[in-house]
Amino acid sequence: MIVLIENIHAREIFDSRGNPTVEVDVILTDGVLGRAAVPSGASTGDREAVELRDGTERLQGKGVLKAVDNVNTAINEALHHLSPFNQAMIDGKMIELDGTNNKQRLGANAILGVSMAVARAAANSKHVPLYRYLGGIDLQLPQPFFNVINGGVHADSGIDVQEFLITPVKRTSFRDGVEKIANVYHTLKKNLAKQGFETAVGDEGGFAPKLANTEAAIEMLYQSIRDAGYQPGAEIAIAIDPASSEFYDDDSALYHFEDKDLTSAELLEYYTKLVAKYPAIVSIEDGFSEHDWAGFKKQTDTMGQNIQLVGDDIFVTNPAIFTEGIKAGVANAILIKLNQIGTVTETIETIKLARANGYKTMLSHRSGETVDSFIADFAVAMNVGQIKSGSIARGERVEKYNQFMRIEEELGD
Ligand SMILES: O=C(O)[C@@H](CO)OP(=O)(O)O
Ligand SMILES: [Mg+2]
Repeated sequence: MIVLIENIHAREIFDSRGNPTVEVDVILTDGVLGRAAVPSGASTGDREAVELRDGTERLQGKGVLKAVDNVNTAINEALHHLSPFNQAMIDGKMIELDGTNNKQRLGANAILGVSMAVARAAANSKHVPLYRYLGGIDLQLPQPFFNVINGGVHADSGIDVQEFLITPVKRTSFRDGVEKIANVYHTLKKNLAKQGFETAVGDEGGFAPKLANTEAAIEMLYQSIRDAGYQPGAEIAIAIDPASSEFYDDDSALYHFEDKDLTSAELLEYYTKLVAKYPAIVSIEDGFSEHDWAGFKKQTDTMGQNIQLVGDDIFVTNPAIFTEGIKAGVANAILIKLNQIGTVTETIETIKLARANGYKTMLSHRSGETVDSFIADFAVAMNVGQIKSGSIARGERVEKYNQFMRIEEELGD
C-alpha cells in the first residue's frame, strides 16, 4: 500500500514560559498520526530563521495564529498526497513555497513543525522508533550537558553568564551519567540553601541564586561536585554558555561584563585565566558576540587547541553562515538547533558540514520548550556526540533525558 500525506493540521499551544507556540499534526492516508511541537529561544541570534508571531494585541503580540493558518492552508495544500518518506523533498517544497531566505513568509515555526511532524508520521507508519527511522546503523547516545545554574536572560539571578552546565565524563551508561548529575544537583541545592541562597529555578531548570559572579558560581559547582563524591574535571566536567551577544555593545564594541566594560582582548584574557584557574571547564559556547567574528577567531587561535569552543548565535545552524565560519577558522564546535534554520533536512546538512570539517556538534533545546522529545531521537539518529537540554528538574527538560534512557534500554549494549 502506498502511504501519502492526507491532512496537516496545526494548533496554538503554550510553551514552558507560558508563550504561544505551534503544534502540528500530520495525518497519513493509512490513518497514522505524527505530532510535533516547536520550541522558542530568548537569547536568539540575529540571523536565525524567522519565528512568525502575530504582533496583534492578543497575548502581548506573541500569538502564532498566522503561522498556524499558514500550515492549515498553504502548506497543507502544497503537501497534500505527497510521500512522507521523502523528507528532503517535503522540506524542499516548503522552502520553495516560502520563497524567502529566512522563512519569514510562512514562518520557521510553521515550517519546522510540519517538518518534524512528517518525520514522526513516517516513522509511526513504518512502526519503527523515530531515532531508527531518521538514523542509520551508527546509533549512539550523546554526552549530556546539564544546565544547573541559570543566568543572563534566562533568570533574574543577576549572573552575566547565561548557563553553567555539568557533564558526567566518567559514566558506564547514559542512565549512570544522569544518576551522577542528579546527585550533584541535589547536593548543589543543599549547599545553596545552607549558604542562604534561593533555590528557585530559571527557564532551563537550573538554580538562579544571586551569586556574586561567574567565579562564585563555578566555586559552588566545584564544591557540590566534591561533596557529592566526585572529582571535578576527571569525573564531572563543567561547560559555560556566556551567550555574550547579550552583553556586547555594537557601537562601542565593548562587553559589559560583571560591572566592567571589556574590550574583546580583555574578555579573552578573562577566559584564559578562568580556564587556567578552573581546569574542569571543558567547553565555552558563544564566548564572543555574533558581531565580533574577530574576537571569536582570536579565541579559537589561542584557546582552541585545549578546549571546546562552540558557536551558537554566530552560526545559527545555517549551512551558508557556518561555511563562512569554517573558512574563517572560527570555533571548533557548533551548537545545533532545529528552529534556528527551520527544517530537519537543512539541520542534517549543517551537521554533515561540521563532521566533514572536523567540528564537534552539540544538539540543543531552546529556553522555551514543550514536552516534545524530538531532539532526543534526533541526537541518537544523527550521532551528534553531545546534547544540552537543561537541568533534570523541569518536566519539559527532563523528558528529553528520560527519552534517552528509554532509547538506551531499547538499544541494549
Ligand atoms: O543560548 C542557548 O544556547 C539557548 C539554549 O540554552 O538559549 P535560547 O533558547 O534562549 O536561545
Ligand atoms: Mg547559546
